[in-house]
Amino acid sequence: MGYYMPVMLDLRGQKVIVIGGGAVAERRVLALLDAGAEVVVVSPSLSGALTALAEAGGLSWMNRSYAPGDLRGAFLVYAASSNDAVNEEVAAEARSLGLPVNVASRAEAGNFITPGVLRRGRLTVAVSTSGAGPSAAARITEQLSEVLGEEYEPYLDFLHQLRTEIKRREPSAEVRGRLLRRLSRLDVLNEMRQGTFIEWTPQDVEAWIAGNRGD
Ligand SMILES: C[C@@]1(CC(=O)O)C2=NC(=C\c3[nH]c(c(CCC(=O)O)c3CC(=O)O)Cc3[nH]c(c(CC(=O)O)c3CCC(=O)O)/C=C3\N/C(=C\2)[C@@H](CCC(=O)O)[C@]3(C)CC(=O)O)/[C@H]1CCC(=O)O
Ligand SMILES: NC(=O)c1ccc[n+]([C@@H]2O[C@H](COP(=O)([O-])OP(=O)(O)OC[C@H]3O[C@@H](n4cnc5c(N)ncnc54)[C@H](O)[C@@H]3O)[C@@H](O)[C@H]2O)c1
Repeated sequence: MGYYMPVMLDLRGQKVIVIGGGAVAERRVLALLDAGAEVVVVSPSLSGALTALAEAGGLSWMNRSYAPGDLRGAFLVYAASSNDAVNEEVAAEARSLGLPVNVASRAEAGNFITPGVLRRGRLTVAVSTSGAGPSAAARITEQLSEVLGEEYEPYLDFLHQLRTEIKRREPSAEVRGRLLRRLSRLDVLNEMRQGTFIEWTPQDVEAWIAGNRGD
């Protein structure tokens, strides 16, 4: 039954159209803006948070009901109105244009669904029950947030910094591979969790690379 394909989309500068301006649309829009999307909301009303964003110029608001043709130029579409028939019409237009569409009122009418999301800096964990139990997805996400603590954010920044340095310095794919494998075995995550981690200086990085290049 797990037929959905998880992907991580780069939405920076991409136009995303959200139909509806209520509680569900608000969750989608906040996440889309975090991802750098250019958001257009089509809805005769907006939630408080969406109104504030529209007033501040954070999104474009078309203050009316959905009309065929609204999806032109979109990269991604969310049908999140409280009118099920309208959501189905939006899904049909998106499909006719070959656009991916999410339908809040009936998952099967769309071709992608929205997971529960946990973020720790560069770490993103997405949880889906394939639509079987959205509340369960929310609960599992919450449980994971207890296991995956705040230390993952600096840990991934550390890994990113070292990995970038290794790729910049090491011309040999074999040596790079060895260094990157050794990097993942360092005890840094534990040190960060316990608050005993001491920031590596550029000299520490250089010394670690020099000391771990060989077999
Ligand atoms: C995870 C989360 C992400 C998010 O939305 O941000 C999410 N739903 C959340 C909460 C939630 N949803 C619902 C309730 C009310 C209680 C209940 O009914 O259980 C609550 C609880 C609440 O609101 O607190 C009702 C509901 N949800 C859907 C339908 C229609 C259907 O089943 O087809 C109905 C019935 C509507 C009706 O009949 O009126 C459908 C979907 N909900 C999904 C995601 C997608 C599948 C995810 C998966 O794979 O499991 C999918 C398919 C839609 C999509 O892709 O947009 C988010 C947790 C946010 C968090 O972490 O706090
Ligand atoms: N995916 C989820 O997590 C989830 C959770 C709860 C409910 N739902 C479903 O999503 C739908 C929306 O939920 P909500 O809580 O955001 O509802 P809501 O009542 O808070 O908001 C609905 C929004 O749709 C707008 N709207 C109504 N008719 C429209 C039209 N013709 N064109 C454009 N916009 C229109 C309204 O103006 C309003 O802004 C529900 O009807 C339900 O089917 C999904």
